Amino acid sequence: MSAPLVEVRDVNFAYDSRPILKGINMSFPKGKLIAIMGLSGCGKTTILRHIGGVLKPTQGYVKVDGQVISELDQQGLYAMRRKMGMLFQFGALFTDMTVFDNVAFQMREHTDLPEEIIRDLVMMKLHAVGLYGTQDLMPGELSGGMARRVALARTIALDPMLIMYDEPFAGLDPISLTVVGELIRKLNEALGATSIIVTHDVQESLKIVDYVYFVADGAIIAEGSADDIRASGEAFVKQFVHGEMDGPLPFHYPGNDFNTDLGVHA
Ligand SMILES: Nc1ncnc2c1ncn2[C@@H]1O[C@H](COP(=O)(O)OP(=O)(O)OP(=O)(O)O)[C@@H](O)[C@H]1O
Repeated sequence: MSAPLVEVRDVNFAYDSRPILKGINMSFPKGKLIAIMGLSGCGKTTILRHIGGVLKPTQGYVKVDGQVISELDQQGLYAMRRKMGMLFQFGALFTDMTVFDNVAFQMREHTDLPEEIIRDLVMMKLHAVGLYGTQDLMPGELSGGMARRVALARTIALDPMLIMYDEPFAGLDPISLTVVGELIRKLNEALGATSIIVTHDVQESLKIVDYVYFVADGAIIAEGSADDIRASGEAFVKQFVHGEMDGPLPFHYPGNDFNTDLGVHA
């Protein structure tokens, strides 16, 4: 088997003295679509930031395409980031630019390609997300789902080998959600890329991913295929996947006892 495109080995990370990641091990094989799931604040985005080289582990390492990210110099990191596409929460478009210019932005910033080639490439990317014909519209004229697809087209503008999505489903209606999910899968295949999705949208991502890492409080508590996760007996995962109120995740914020505060004595 060939080496994975991304390897996260024994990564620990702390903000000041507060541990955020606690011995994370993950492997992202080439061509696969993998989700990192977990509740808000469990450390998902922090893992992506390590892969993108924005944060350095306190212990352990992250390798992308055979190179230890934290050992790259500025130029090496820049070259590496050009091979990564990142769609961050809500993937805001530049509101004062047309759809065309939004998608062309990266190509103009990072390449010396002539304008007629950029034009063809932008049209190909828009076609890939099903939005050929929208190039002259302004972002304000798009629905939320369409805007997210333009953001996808922009993310793949430079044909990245690795695509990272942070909450790509946030704020979408159920139909757009499915469209965006299918598109993430299709683009990964069409580009021969490797994709990582950070999400707490379990149902949508289980439909499209090859593998899932389940993170709670900075550590992996479950991993496996979508079917493994659906069938997991782990109480935390069950509660998360089936959206149950009762389970190891408390519904109540850990504060004073409600009855005591009300002066009610059982
Ligand atoms: N710059 C920072 N300084 C200190 N603590 C931070 C900083 N950024 C994030 N944290 C803390 O690190 C923890 C993990 O954050 P992270 O953003 O990785 O979580 P997440 O799982 O991606 O959550 P969400 O789904 O809400 O984005 C959180 O408790 C957060 O408060």
